[in-house]
Amino acid sequence: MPIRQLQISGVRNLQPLTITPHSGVNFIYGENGSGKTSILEAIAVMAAGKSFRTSQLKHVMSHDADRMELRMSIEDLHRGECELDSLRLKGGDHLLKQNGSVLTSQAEAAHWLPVQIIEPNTFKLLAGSPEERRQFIDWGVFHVEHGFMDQWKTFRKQLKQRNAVLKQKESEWLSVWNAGFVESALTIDKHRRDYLKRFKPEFERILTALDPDVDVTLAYFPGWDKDSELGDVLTRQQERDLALGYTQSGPHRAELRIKCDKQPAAEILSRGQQKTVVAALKIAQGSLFQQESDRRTIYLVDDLASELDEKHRFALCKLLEDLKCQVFITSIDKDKLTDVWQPVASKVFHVEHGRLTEEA
Ligand SMILES: Nc1ncnc2c1ncn2[C@@H]1O[C@H](COP(=O)(O)OP(=O)(O)OP(=O)(O)O)[C@@H](O)[C@H]1O
Repeated sequence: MPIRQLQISGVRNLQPLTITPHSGVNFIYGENGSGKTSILEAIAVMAAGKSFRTSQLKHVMSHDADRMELRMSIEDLHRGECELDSLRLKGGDHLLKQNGSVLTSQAEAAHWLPVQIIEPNTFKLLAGSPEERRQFIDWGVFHVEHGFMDQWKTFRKQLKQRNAVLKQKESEWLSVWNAGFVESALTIDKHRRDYLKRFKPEFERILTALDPDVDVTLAYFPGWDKDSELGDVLTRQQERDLALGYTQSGPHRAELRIKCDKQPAAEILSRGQQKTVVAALKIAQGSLFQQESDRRTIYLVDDLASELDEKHRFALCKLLEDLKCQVFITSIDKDKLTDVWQPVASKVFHVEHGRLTEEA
């Protein structure tokens, strides 16, 4: 599933560039501020329609550009070949195309680009909000269950309508809305449960390979009292929901609880250990995706040397190698990039003041 060709223009400090990345590992090195992360960011924007560094895409567009253009040629053994084009104008207009035809949904581009990101913000997954961990589970479900996005949209619509009824205090209509809400909530819940059942053993395997001394458990909380039926919970909480004007329970409140000795892992583990757990989550997710879809994940790995020590970097790179997937990995120091890899099929790129060159 590699990116065969990548064209970027109008992104941060980067000079317009066209590269033909390796289908294996792509090492990108350069000084602080040279533009390494911006290359990963451009790929992430194409895959997810958002950046991992800022919530506002206008910050990704070069100060002196009036447009940001991203183009990728993708080759997928199962899906065939595809050209994705994304054009964003300074005013905010966005045009996304696949093989020249306009796409109305970012999800379609995302299906072509199963991208996993490991960068400093990713390492906050453990300590961050439950929403981040919900999104983590949903990435796994989305990339395997193609109907999931529509089911998720249906659920969001049901939730919005139920909340509108709650805000209007129209309690006589609630039982009508509850039926649809429960039905779509249980569909989402089932997908997540099934996914985590398959995910857990893979996560344990990867975590052991990264660091056998770190022991954590994953527990799924569906977003309501797990010993009760959701319909009963809604009835029980109706008065409070009406007072608050929103629905307190449901899949929008689900949580992946990551624990160590029955305590939240973020409270117990060292920062380095937390990073190891997050890396294991990310690698296990990509690995499971590959097993279940027979497609390849694309890994964007930023500045690993400043996040993990050599032993853990070595273990992580070995796992990525075993996945035989396409990797874009950055570092300030060329030696720190390559020293933890076995001889591997790769290309090396150097970035200097936003200009990218491929090394022979
Ligand atoms: N919108 C923008 N337009 C132009 N330049 C920008 C914009 N936003 C950021 N920059 C500059 O672009 C560069 C972006 O650097 P980037 O974060 O990609 O570098 P890096 O090589 O990953 O650095 P580090 O090693 O410090 O993480 C910085 O020099 C920054 O000042």
